[in-house]
Amino acid sequence: MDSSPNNCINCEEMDLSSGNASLVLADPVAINQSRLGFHLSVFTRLIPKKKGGKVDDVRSNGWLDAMQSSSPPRKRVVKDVASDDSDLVYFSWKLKYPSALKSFDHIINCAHNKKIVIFLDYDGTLSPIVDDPNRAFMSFDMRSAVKSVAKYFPTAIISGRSCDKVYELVGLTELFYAGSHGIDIMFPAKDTMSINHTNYIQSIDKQGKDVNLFQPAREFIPMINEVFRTLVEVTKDIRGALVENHKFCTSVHYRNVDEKNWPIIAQRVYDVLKDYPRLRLTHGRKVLEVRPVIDWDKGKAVKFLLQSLGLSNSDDVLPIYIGDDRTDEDAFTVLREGKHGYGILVSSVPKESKALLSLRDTLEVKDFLKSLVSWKEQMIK
Ligand SMILES: O=P(O)(O)OC[C@H]1O[C@H](O[C@H]2O[C@H](CO)[C@@H](O)[C@H](O)[C@H]2O)[C@H](O)[C@@H](O)[C@@H]1O
Repeated sequence: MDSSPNNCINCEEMDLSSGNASLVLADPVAINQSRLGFHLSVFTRLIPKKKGGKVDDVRSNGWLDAMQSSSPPRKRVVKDVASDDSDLVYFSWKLKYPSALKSFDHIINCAHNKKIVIFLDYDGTLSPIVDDPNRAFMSFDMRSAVKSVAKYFPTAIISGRSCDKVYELVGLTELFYAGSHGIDIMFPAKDTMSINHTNYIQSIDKQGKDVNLFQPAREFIPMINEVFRTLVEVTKDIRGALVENHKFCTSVHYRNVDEKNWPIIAQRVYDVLKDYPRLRLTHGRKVLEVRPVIDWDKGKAVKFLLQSLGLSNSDDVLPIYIGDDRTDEDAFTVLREGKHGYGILVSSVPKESKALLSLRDTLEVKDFLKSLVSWKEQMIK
């Protein structure tokens, strides 16, 4: 087996997303320790020790490699013509992940007599990636495209952000929302809950409407609040660091941190997590995501939403999931393994993915959503 640090992170991702039927993983401590890289003694022999040993852990466990490879700079390719080697690489990558726009006829052929269900990630999919997470707004056109799509197809947003925050950013009441990477699910109460789950509760949203909540990690709220406060404290002297509290997970952003300080921010997060064996770390786009060690992810959220809406029969339903991030891979995997619908990766650079198709950027996402609406409107004329 290739034992590069990056590979090890991927192996751990797979371990967590597979198998176990119960929500809480069998041995969270062991899993978290292996996530944190305690078993990778082979690398510590290869990597020279730094004086004081302060950043050795994150060098040896692959966090730094993962941070360096996260969110490569966007490349704007004008027209479908290769102008340099990287364009050629991109065009050959597109052979493996064809454009969802160019495959549109194929998608609607598959949708014949099926109900399309749309799942959308938020950051990098509906809003372009920007330096300040508090300013990641959707364009007016994108909001209108999402609103139109939701008029014809059940539509859910599945985000790493808190449910409340993503609802505030999107502002459409007709959607389903799943925050904190799918562990905070909110349905309008009028939509049938066809499955009975012990963690499902009735509540009222900020507008006073009845909603149904599915929050399998409620017991983690105090722990997340505590770790959030600690992370704010330990990163406060690192210029550009930003910590967000998403209720069921917390994010440490390093997009605006000088790269020479990445080992320091990573090591501090690592040191904090040593005291929290029931929390785990995943990597997003220039962000370290701290999440509960429960067997739940965006893929599980997709399955749960389909079941809840009575739409899990793959013969009658065509789910389409559009996302750009590593956490979206769990959802792409569910669709690919179930041979059920389409995962569509949003990327302007070549990336390995479990998605079947691709879109270059948020503008293409909007065009794709609009194409679905036009097609549906033609059908019902
Ligand atoms: O699942 P998502 O909806 O894609 O959310 C994932 C994370 O998105 C946000 O961070 C990312 O977008 C920011 C705004 O463009 C960008 O500044 C940051 O570097 C990206 O990582 C959000 O702030 C995170 O909390 C989410 O976990």
